[in-house]
Amino acid sequence: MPPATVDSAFQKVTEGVQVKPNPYGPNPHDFMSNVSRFKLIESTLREGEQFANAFFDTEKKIEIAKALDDFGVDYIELTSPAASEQSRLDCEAICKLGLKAKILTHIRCHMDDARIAVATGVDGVDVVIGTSQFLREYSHGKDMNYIAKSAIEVIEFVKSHGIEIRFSSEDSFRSDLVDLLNIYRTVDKIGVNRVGIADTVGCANPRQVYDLVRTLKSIVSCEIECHFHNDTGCAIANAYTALEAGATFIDVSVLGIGERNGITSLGGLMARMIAADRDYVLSKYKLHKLRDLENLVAESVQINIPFNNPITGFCAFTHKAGIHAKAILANPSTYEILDPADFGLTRYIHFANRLTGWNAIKSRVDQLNLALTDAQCKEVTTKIKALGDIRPLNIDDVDSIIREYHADQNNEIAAAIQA
Ligand SMILES: CC(=O)SCCNC(=O)CCNC(=O)[C@H](O)C(C)(C)COP(=O)(O)OP(=O)(O)OC[C@H]1O[C@@H](n2cnc3c(N)ncnc32)[C@H](O)[C@@H]1OP(=O)(O)O
Ligand SMILES: O=C(O)CCC(=O)C(=O)O
Ligand SMILES: [Zn+2]
Repeated sequence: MPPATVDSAFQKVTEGVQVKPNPYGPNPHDFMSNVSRFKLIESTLREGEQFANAFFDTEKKIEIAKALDDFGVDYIELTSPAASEQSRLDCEAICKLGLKAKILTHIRCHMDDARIAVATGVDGVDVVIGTSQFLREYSHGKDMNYIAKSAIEVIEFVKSHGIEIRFSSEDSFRSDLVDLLNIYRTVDKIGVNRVGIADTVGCANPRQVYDLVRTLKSIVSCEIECHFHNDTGCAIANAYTALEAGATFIDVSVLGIGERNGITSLGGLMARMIAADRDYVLSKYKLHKLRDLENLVAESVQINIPFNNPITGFCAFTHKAGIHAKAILANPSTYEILDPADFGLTRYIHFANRLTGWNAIKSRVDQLNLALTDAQCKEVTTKIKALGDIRPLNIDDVDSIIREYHADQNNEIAAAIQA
């Protein structure tokens, strides 16, 4: 029998066995997809600093930058050194750390900012300028000709310093498509490393993202980066769709922090991507460091990890209803698309409630090392549910009911023997 070949879009198999496609992975026939080749531009120290609560002093920025680097992000994007003198000094300090991740800074499309940026020692500069009518009229007030001219000047200047340059159109999804394609074609011709699409107001949906990235892919030769705000809840889905359409780089921040309600979160994207291509994600990123990284950032900006956060939300791997608990105990894949062990976490069966079932209670009985038959487990479950109808339960309540029931059974047996 010939050995099985394992494509990254396919699940692991034993030799000789028919390979099954991963239904959550990229379509193996979709040659445009970069789902199995994506890279992260981590922007906690740029977009994340724009989060309402954020203030990172130099020490904290360095701690976060090191933690991001350790996690394995490809790029770390920093606040513009034109923002303040301390921002500039911090940018220089992070460049000197000698991290594996490349260091980028993010500037306006302006020579003053570009000069300050290249002097910091960054590996690359991310340039942005608004192209939508809203921003052209009410933000910088410049027309497309001016934008093209200043973009060329800034890009050539940055390139002349031998570092990477990315050009991005802010508010891309509310920009005129012809304007957009013209400016991207112009900057591509003069050799930008990446062009960026930014959903600055979080208005785009996955189909629009797919169409725009696909169209852009057909007219530029450089790589495509995407940046998605989460105002309408599409940031992770849009990021995934962008990769399917041929983008390579996704901007993320820890917990998604950023302007307003933020952008694609690092953890959320990891959850989506590990479902699509586990081998690739595990080979690049130290997922078991995610929880510490999120705690570090959450503490720094004084927020709690939301209960429904992908992966690290307190109940992300907690199974409660009896039907779920039974199946999870038999095979975790029944109700889990992600394996908590991949993130250094464990699953939990929440049995102390009235939605529990006898299978979950039997498993608790086993944990307590008590001997009850299935019929007895069912009977004690009825008692637990009866109390659960009156008030919320805790583990102690359940354990007490089980132990009391167990003792009663033993007493009955002893009495029967004596009689
Ligand atoms: C969508 C995004 O998140 S883009 C990134 C946002 N990041 C930041 O804003 C970084 C932090 N910002 C700052 O520290 C300050 O805004 C600075 C230093 C950049 C500018 O400060 P100020 O000179 O006081 O200007 P202010 O912030 O009031 O207005 C922005 C200025 O930049 C201009 N501008 C805005 N976007 C761009 C752009 N992409 N390219 C060139 N100029 C721009 C505006 O026209 C305005 O210029 P004006 O002085 O002629 O009015
Ligand atoms: O530079 C970019 O691509 C994105 C800038 C930004 O933060 C945004 O447009 O929301
Ligand atoms: Zn943004």
